[in-house]
Amino acid sequence: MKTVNEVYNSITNATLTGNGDIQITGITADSREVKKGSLFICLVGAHVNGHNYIDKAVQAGAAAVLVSEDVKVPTEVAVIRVNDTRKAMQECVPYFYEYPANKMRMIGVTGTNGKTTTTHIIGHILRKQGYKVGIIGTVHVLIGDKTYPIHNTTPDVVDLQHILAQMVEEGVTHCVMEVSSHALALGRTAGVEYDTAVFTNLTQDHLDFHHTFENYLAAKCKLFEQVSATNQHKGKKGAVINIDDPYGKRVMEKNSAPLITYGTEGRGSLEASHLTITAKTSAYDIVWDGITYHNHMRITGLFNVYNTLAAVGACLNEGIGMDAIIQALSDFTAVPGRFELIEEGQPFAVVVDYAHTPDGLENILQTAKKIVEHRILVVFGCGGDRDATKRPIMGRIAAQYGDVVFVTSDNPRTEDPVQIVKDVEVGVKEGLRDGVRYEVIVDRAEAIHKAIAQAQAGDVVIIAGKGHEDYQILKDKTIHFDDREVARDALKER
Ligand SMILES: CC(=O)N[C@H]1[C@@H](OP(=O)(O)OP(=O)(O)OC[C@H]2O[C@@H](n3ccc(=O)[nH]c3=O)[C@H](O)[C@@H]2O)O[C@H](CO)[C@@H](O)[C@@H]1O[C@H](C)C(=O)N[C@@H](C)C(=O)N[C@H](CCC(=O)O)C(=O)O
Ligand SMILES: Nc1ncnc2c1ncn2[C@@H]1O[C@H](COP(=O)(O)OP(=O)(O)OP(=O)(O)O)[C@@H](O)[C@H]1O
Ligand SMILES: N[C@H](CCC[C@H](N)C(=O)O)C(=O)O
Ligand SMILES: [Mg+2]
Repeated sequence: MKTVNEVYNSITNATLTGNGDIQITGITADSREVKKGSLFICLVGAHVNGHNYIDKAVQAGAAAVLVSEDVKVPTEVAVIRVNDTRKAMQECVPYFYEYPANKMRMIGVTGTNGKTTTTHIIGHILRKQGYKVGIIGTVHVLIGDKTYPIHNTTPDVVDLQHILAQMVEEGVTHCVMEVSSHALALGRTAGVEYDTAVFTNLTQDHLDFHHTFENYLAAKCKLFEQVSATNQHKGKKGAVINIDDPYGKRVMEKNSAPLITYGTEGRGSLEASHLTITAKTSAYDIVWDGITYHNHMRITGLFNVYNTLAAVGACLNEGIGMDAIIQALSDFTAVPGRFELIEEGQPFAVVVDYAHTPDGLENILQTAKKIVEHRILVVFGCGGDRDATKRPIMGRIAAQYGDVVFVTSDNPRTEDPVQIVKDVEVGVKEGLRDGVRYEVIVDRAEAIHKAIAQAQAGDVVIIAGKGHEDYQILKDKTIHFDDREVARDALKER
């Protein structure tokens, strides 16, 4: 615990009114989470202004508030006033939690696709070395063996620092986290200095938020500017960059930390060669320090070859020997909702996958093409309140690779689902090959049922976009929805 005075002193250009000796028991930027003794930070958000919830926070027991506007509070509540509460939060929250990121090895993974998969592979390898590992990312927060739900891929400063502090308390030695471009642009990782920074790839997504591709790239580069900085609390630093990605070089320009590059096209200090990819496995050779190692894995897809290379690079930077890394990789199985096979004894493959970007969808369909004996049936949609320009592109890709395409809904959020599928359909029509059929079925469960009902022996049914998600976000409510459950039900009905 810290006093109001201590927290106030950690912020530059602030003024304090009220009693600075009060103890602060916790910090939150959400009035609904205020407890007795909390410091409530008022953030001006994209939807509402946190200052409007100050009365609720005071009623719930807030001891102090951090504000940038005039507010009325009882005299016993201390008020820290600043120009920018977000900036002040970035200073005082890591201070309040005593900079937990400085007490663990911090491994950050950024890139459009592959962050979740790569962090899970790195976590698996580290655990096999006996380390206590923490993971933060899209699927959940994992501390040792316990999992906790999460709302963002990279949580905002308060939640992130709180999670990191809990990790330190529970003896975590290595924290592996996804670092989204939103997080880098919004300063959510303030107070975190990474030891190992990984770049997976950069393709189109999130242009609704970044507006231009250059801005998107610049956000990703921040992780590498940051890993290149020095901090007396930190040990060996390093960057791991995909050199086959067209943007790998641009990211490298921003990096001055020791570098490992990886690739499959005859490039990279970690280079995979002699690739074999089957329906359920992948394998390749890799040369390190003049020795050739053979890597055989129980996950498929060229994109997973890249994810494992990224993980190998990160673990080498963490000081783990190549023999131990290869050994650990051999029994890594899967990440929930990433190329997850649904098996009910049917004579065709059903795959639930989280591909929700043009590149992700193309990769998964290319993988399906390699393993399919008959036709590819693809069920997918695009999220509402997200980059709308990716909709026709994904439609075109589905029609280029699929033999039967079902365009459906994927978290329409505040948008009209009918309009979203129409946007996707424009691209489907453009990409349609001879003999390819497509249907627009707004109801996702119906689309999945129909695809599975029509599947024949040797087909591959790809259900893309939601992966591990167990919900569908509609305009006025969020309902339980799990592609895997629906697919199982549909298989049982056949
Ligand atoms: C655009 C964006 O990033 N929004 C984030 C932002 O929400 P916001 O600005 O809308 O907040 P708001 O609802 O206006 O509220 C403003 C303030 O009032 C407070 N409030 C609000 C209501 C109330 O009753 N009491 C109260 O105190 C809120 O806690 C907040 O502090 O702050 C919230 C709390 O930290 C985030 O959860 C939320 O992420 C939303 C859910 C989101 O969808 N973000 C996506 C775009 C995102 O960040 N994605 C990335 C990348 C994913 C990937 O590709 O991997 C991610 O890292 O997740
Ligand atoms: N290295 C990769 N390159 C391209 N596509 C990939 C790669 N790895 C995974 N994918 C595809 O992208 C989907 C999402 O993968 P993953 O969840 O690992 O990415 P992510 O970067 O964490 O995504 P998010 O931005 O939602 O957090 C997978 O289901 C797969 O279809
Ligand atoms: N992290 C991604 C996840 C998208 C998943 C997809 N199911 C959707 O809702 O669009 C995002 O927030 O854009
Ligand atoms: Mg992720």
